[in-house]
Amino acid sequence: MLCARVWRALSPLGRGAHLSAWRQTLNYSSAARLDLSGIYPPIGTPFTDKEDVDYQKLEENLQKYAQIPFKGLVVQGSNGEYPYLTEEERVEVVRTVRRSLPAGKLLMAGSGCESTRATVQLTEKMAAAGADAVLVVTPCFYKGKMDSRALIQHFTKVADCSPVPVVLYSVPANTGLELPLDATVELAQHPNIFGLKDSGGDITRIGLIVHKTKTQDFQVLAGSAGFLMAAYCVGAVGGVCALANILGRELCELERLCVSGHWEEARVLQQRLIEPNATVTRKLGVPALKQAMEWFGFHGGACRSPLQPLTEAETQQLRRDFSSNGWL
Ligand SMILES: O=C(O)C(=O)C[C@H](O)C(=O)O
Repeated sequence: MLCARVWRALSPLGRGAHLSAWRQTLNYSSAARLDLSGIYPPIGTPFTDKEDVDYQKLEENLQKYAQIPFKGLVVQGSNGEYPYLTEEERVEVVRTVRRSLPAGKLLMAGSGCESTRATVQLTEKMAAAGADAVLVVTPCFYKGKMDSRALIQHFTKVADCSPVPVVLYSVPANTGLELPLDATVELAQHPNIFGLKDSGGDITRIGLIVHKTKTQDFQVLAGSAGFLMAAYCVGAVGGVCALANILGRELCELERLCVSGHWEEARVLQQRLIEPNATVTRKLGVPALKQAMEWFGFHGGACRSPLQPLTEAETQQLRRDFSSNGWL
């Protein structure tokens, strides 16, 4: 693959020719474009009471998710607690999911690390473990230095080296850093970058990204359930939503309503999802998501330290936010 500087200097015609050659090299063609549209739960990682990954419980959750019309699963998204897993665990979880995932469902694996080199290496391992695509989060430890120049170079190198399509991941609530608009638009031109999962919730930004990348084969996914309908309205093609771990069927129904233009029914359903979604994401986070999974028949369980279980007051708030919207 070309370096970013040469890629930028190519004419649109030159980019087109290079793109086809590159996709053939990687064994996918524009005819067999990776269609990201649909709903994905960023699956949680169950742990034993000794905080080891509980593969048995993971497989039981996967059997239940197989009954829901998801487009696929995101493994090692924010709710997979990936910053607390070792590299071996991250890869082994992906391998386990691959073994149980029904044919035709897409496996998107989080392979983002702090350095470009580590991300390239983990991306290769994720692809070898069976990922169909990788989800690459913005590095953020030196966030003051993560400007467009650094991020374009990072993602370009990862995409150049990745044997599978790359999806960018912007999640400012966790990273303190939003992938800048200009960097996103530039990266959208890369032949191996297929989309963006945007968890920021700024709907004008999502609309603008869709607009500015409309001539590219670039797909935007809403990164949270609270703005899923709004994101569909401005051109997103689906969502990676923590809440899909709990209310997966309902989110797939919201997708169906949006895609088929049943906006009034979609609005009613969307409104009932906003409060529980906020509680299991920005208000109470992963411990709340896992607690609610237990109430809805999935294995959630405890988080890996230092994440703490909910307090009694938080558990009550969680229950209220689900029950007052008719879910419990
Ligand atoms: O990867 C994840 O996990 C998510 O992006 C979930 C997201 O933060 C949400 O709000 O649903």
